[in-house]
Amino acid sequence: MAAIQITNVKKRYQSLQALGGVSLTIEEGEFFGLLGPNGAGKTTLISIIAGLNHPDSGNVTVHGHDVVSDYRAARRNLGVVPQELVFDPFFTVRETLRIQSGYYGLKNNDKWIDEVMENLDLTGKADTNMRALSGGMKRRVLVAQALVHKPPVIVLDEPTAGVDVELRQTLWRFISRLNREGHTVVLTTHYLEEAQEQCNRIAMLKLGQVVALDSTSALIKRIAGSQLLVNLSSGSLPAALQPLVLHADGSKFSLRVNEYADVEPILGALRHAGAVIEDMQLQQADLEDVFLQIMDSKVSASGFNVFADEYSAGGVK
Ligand SMILES: Nc1ncnc2c1ncn2[C@@H]1O[C@H](COP(=O)(O)OP(=O)(O)OP(=O)(O)O)[C@@H](O)[C@H]1O
Repeated sequence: MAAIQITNVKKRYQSLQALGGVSLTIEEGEFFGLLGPNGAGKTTLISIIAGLNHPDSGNVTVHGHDVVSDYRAARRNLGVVPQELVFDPFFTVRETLRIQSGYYGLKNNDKWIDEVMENLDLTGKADTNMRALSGGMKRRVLVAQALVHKPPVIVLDEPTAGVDVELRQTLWRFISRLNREGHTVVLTTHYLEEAQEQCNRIAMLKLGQVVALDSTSALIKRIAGSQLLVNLSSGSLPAALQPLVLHADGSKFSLRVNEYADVEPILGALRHAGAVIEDMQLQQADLEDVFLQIMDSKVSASGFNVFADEYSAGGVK
């Protein structure tokens, strides 16, 4: 059974189509990234998954439970870490987590609450009032709150926005452990390095549509390739290499290479043409390159039509 099944979800705010028919299947045990620029529809989709916002059409299930008609069961399977920090300032951290446990009918949950606090470095603040916590500490409590009922599916909406390195490391250590133990994790973030490191599969949203969906490694390989940067001290680039040029600036050229084996023939062609290399560097593509290429409509119009078509019929490969 899928952890989250999203089927043709549409959502409009007045004249704005925030989601234009999104379909995605997130399997149990995945660490899934949902990426997109500001306004792409990520938070709208997450709030629909969480049952906090209703789609105009289409539906979402969490572990087979419809998030609208079977809300309570869907919610029991789900822990959502929202973007916004909202708290009752009068309770301590431990009280906040006990109250949250109560929403799920969990009475004797202290053992797990202690373990969650320990793993998020919150133990020292257990008896501190929420209002006395720093922003970063409050965010830790938000994460802890989402985990009190040990949900099989954990959704994190920009959990590391504006937080320090220590919390990021603490958070990813704990979330990765939960993922290894079988929990499904869905993450939205603007930190592409973080997504590249954590997620095994990624969907990219643009203007409410899924424009790319693949494993992280396949996305990086399939779209951006790598670049060989060469700076020539004399001679010029032979015509045979022109089709590989991604960028040219005087004697500096950035050439597309798909694998290491492509480098040797390029060097051979340069040598053969009498060009002398002053400086050379092989630059691996990363998720940021892929993201920028996909979000750049010029590229998607000219180069990735097939890619876009593949997903328009339902979004899932
Ligand atoms: N309650 C609302 N009323 C009207 N428009 C809204 C509402 N919520 C979101 N929108 C609009 O819907 C679009 C999608 O917003 P959403 O917050 O889902 O995007 P996002 O991908 O999460 O962006 P960000 O990365 O900035 O968090 C945006 O254009 C936003 O302005």
